[in-house]
Amino acid sequence: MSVARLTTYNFRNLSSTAIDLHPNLNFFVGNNGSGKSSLLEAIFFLGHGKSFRTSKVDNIASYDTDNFVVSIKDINDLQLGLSKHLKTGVTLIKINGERHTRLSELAKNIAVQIVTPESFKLFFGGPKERRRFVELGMFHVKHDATNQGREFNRVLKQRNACIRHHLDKATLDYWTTLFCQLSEEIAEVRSRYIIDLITELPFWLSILLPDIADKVTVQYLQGWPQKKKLRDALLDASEREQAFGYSIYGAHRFDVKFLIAKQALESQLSRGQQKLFLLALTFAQAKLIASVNRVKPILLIDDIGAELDIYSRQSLATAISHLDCQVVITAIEEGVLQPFINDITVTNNETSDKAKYHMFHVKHGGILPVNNSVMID
Ligand SMILES: Nc1ncnc2c1ncn2[C@@H]1O[C@H](COP(=O)(O)OP(=O)(O)OP(=O)(O)O)[C@@H](O)[C@H]1O
Repeated sequence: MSVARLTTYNFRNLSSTAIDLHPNLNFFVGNNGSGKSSLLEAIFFLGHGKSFRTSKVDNIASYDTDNFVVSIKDINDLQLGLSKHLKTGVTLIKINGERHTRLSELAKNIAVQIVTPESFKLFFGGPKERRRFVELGMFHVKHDATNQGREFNRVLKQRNACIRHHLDKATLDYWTTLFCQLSEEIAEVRSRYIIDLITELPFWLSILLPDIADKVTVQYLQGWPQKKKLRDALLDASEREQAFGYSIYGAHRFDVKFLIAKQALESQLSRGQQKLFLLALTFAQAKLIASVNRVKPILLIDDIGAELDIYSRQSLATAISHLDCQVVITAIEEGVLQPFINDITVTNNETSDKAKYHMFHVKHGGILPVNNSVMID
């Protein structure tokens, strides 16, 4: 899927808009507070059923309104829509006009990844974001693992309840057997996915961070001590589990660690370099998602100029030109985008008669196309 038209209604400060996006590259330029991130948030909301910057959905509807709508149409006229009514709490999901109840149905049709100026701090700051990142990729690449993941979450909940309520040993044993079996199956699929990701990564690092590309190692931590069977690890930890009241080992506790010369990456790289590393990883994942051919990924990059000097932006422009994705970029100033625009002009000669990108100005929530794009009220 690549978004041909995006429509929003009552979304943050955005005026009700319908904008036509370019299948590859789109730039949104505007001052602080103009609505650029809100626009990315709208696209992200459709892909994930939630915001990347708040867990409070009420904050998203424009002030003094009680519902909002985001919908998109792709180049094949596939239509996806999501609306939320704040008073009733009802979320309406529509695919080609038909009502659906599961957000995952929507997510099957659209793969949205985002990098914001805060992303790298969250990503390298703790396992939660890293887990989210890998799970998003697996959802789109290893489709069979989705049901397994759902079943795992159900079993994990049951096992945690057994621990918390000190249920009898036979009941805990029953859930532990299922829990171990599913954990091991998921860890296996996940490790294969992470190997694919690591295999893809050097190409992007060679463009974005050539000086460190060959010094990076990646460790996959499965969620329990590597050399132990999960059941044995849980047995050894049973007292601690009773004290904590939840499963302290299992597939849900996995992590991925990035090292440079055997040291944690975040202790070795500058902020700009960490951002480039996360972009390389995001591009590697986008490439994997695109390769399974179900959906073409959509990549959102908020405030592309933040932390990046002109050389880094030039490398980023080169990397983007190798992607088979729809990319939506925001910036505070048009000058920041020059390397990206130059790069397209050089690499896309064969389509010289067509628009190579769409550029929009964002002002007080209004979105105006600058060139080769159409705005419809
Ligand atoms: N629910 C809402 N209804 C109306 N306006 C809102 C709502 N929530 C936030 N805003 C306002 O929307 C404006 C746009 O915010 P947004 O984060 O999209 O700006 P931005 O262009 O990304 O800015 P920056 O460059 O500073 O990141 C802000 O002025 C904000 O106060």
